[in-house]
Amino acid sequence: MPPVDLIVWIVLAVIVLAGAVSAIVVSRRRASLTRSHRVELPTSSPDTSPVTASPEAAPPTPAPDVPEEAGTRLTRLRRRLAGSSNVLAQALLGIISSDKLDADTWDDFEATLIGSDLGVGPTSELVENVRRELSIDGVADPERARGVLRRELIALTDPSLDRTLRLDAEQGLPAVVLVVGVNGTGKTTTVGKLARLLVAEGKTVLLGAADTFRAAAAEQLQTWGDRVGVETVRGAEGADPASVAYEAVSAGVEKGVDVVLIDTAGRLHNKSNLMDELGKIRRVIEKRAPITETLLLLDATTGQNGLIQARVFNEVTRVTGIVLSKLDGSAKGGIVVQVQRELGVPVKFVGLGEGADDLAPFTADGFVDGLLGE
Ligand SMILES: Nc1nc2c(ncn2[C@@H]2O[C@H](COP(=O)(O)OP(=O)(O)OP(=O)(O)O)[C@@H](O)[C@H]2O)c(=O)[nH]1
Repeated sequence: MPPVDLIVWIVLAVIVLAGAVSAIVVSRRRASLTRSHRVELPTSSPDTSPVTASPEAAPPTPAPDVPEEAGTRLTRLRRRLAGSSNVLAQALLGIISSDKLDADTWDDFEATLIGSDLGVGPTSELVENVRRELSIDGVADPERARGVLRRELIALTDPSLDRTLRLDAEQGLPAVVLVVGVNGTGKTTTVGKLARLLVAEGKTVLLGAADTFRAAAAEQLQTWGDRVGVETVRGAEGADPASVAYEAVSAGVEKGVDVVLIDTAGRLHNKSNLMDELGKIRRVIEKRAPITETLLLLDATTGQNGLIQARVFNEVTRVTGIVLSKLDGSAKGGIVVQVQRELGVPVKFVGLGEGADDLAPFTADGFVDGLLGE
C-alpha cells in the first residue's frame, strides 16, 4: 500500500495538470474567438474598411453638363414668356377686340401700354397706328386686332437691328465679351448662361471673374464654369478687377480659346468712379486683345430706374448690346422698345428664369409672339 501522502501528492498533481490543460484549451478558444471578431470588424466598419480607399470605389468625376441648344431653348422660353406676360397680352387684346372702339377704349389701351414700360413716345405711335387701322371698319374682330397689334409691335421692336453677339476677333486672338451693369441685375448668372450657350455652339470659352467686390461672385462664376467644363480665372477678394481681367484675357490668348467672357462688379458709387473703373478694365484688356462686345445687363423688373442706370453706363462705356434679365414674371416687356430707342443699342439676349439654360437670343418676332401668346 502506498503511503497516504504519496496518494495525496498524486491527486494534487492530477488536479494541477487538469487545470493547466483546461486553461490552455480555454485560452486558445478565446484567442480564436477574438481573432474571428477582428476579422469581421474591419469589413463591417465603414471607418476602417480599406475598400473605401480603393480607386474602384472613388466617386466618379461628374461629367460636364450638356447645355441646351439655342433653337430648342427659344421654343421653350417663348412658352414661358407667353405665360408671364399673358396679363399684358390679354389686356391689350381684350380692349381692342371690344364691340365699341371709343375714346375710353383707346385711353385704356394707352394706359396699359404705358404700364408695360413701353414709354410715352412708342406708346403714342402704337396707339395711333393701331387706332387708324382698326377704326377703318370699326368692327370688333379679335383675329384682325391681334394681327394689327402683332405687326405694329414687331415694327416698334425693330427687326432690322443686328442682334448677333460680336465675336469677330482678330486673327489668333480670342473674342472678348465684357459684361457690365448694376449689382444684382444678373451679370454673373448671365456670364454663366452665356458660356453654356457658346459651349453648346461648339466654342471654347474662358471666364474672367473681375467682380472682386463680392467674394461669392468669383465662387459663383467658377461653379458655372465647372458645370460646363470651362476654366475660370479669378483673383483674391478685393483684388484690382482690371488685373484679373488682364490675367483672364492673357490666359485666353495663351490657351487659344475662342471667347473670353469677363464678369465685372460695376458698383454705381458715382459716375466718375464707375468711369474710372470700367475705363481701366477696358484699357488693360485691350493691351492683350480688342473687346469685341460690351453687354449691359438690365433687370426688366426695375422699369424707369433701370433705364436711368442704362443711360449712365452707356455714357461711361461703349455698350454694344443689351441683355434684359428677369423678363419672366414681368409684365413689363415694353422696356425692350424703350431701352433700344433711348440708347440706340439692340437687345441681344433675354433672361427668362434662374435655370442654367434660361437665356435666349432675342428676336423681334419671337418676342412679340411670346407677348401675344402665339
Ligand atoms: N427670375 C430670374 N432671375 C434671374 C435672372 N437672371 C438672374 N437672376 C437672379 O438674379 C439674382 C442676381 O444675379 P447675379 O448674377 O448674382 O447678379 P450680379 O449682377 O452678378 O450681382 P453682383 O455680383 O452683386 O453685381 C440671382 O438670384 C439670379 O438667380 C432671370 O432671367 N430671371
